[in-house]
Amino acid sequence: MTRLLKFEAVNAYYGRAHVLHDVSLHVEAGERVALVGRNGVGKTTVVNTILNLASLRGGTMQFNGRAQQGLRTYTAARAGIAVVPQGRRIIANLTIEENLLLGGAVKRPGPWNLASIYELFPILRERAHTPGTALSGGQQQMLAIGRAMMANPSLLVLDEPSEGLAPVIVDQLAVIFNRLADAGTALLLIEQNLSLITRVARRLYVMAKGSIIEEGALEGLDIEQLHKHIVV
Ligand SMILES: Nc1ncnc2c1ncn2[C@@H]1O[C@H](COP(=O)(O)OP(=O)(O)OP(=O)(O)O)[C@@H](O)[C@H]1O
Repeated sequence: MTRLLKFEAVNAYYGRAHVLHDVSLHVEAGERVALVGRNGVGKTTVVNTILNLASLRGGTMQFNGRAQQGLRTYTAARAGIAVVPQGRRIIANLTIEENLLLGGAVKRPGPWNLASIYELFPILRERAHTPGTALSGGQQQMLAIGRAMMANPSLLVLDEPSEGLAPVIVDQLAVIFNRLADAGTALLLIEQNLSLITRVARRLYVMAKGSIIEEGALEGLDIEQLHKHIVV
């Protein structure tokens, strides 16, 4: 198996604030991995370390077997990591289609393009020429996912995609994530929604206070125990 992402004893900081402590984790090609933990434990900082928004000062980060000192969003996408950020960050003065085309700017080869994204999310085709921010929260999340997929990533990192969404929309996200993974994209799903985690992930990491405190297969996991690590 190809190891897409590997953190080994990563320590990451914002200025002098030491947030990640010896974090080791990995995602293989095609894997469905969840990263869970309460608010403020450092989950987003894992994403920020990948994108060089938090500084890596100890340990190593590798992508596709190559050491990385932190990638910018564009270079990360070129290397095959696309991020759906927390809060979606739809660009307000661009239309839905323009937001999607922005995601495709890296032009990696693969099955995802405007036509296949519109097939996955018909609502985006219907509203293609309206501003991205005219969409509902769930539709904006779909746009953020579509925009990330336009880069044909080998790894899709999703930062709390269910946040603020109705359960019926979360159900739809579970179906979509499984479809993307079935088509070969590895997922790193940062989440607190147990129902989404259990429907999508096969393996998970639990974080507390900037460290990984548990790792294992989802199958056979004590869900009650997991719940304790997630509830605020
Ligand atoms: N830009 C920043 N500068 C300084 N400290 C930060 C910054 N961003 C986050 N932190 C701190 O780093 C810690 C981890 O935050 P992080 O956002 O990674 O947590 P999280 O697990 O993703 O939580 P949430 O679910 O609330 O987003 C928190 O204590 C937070 O206050």
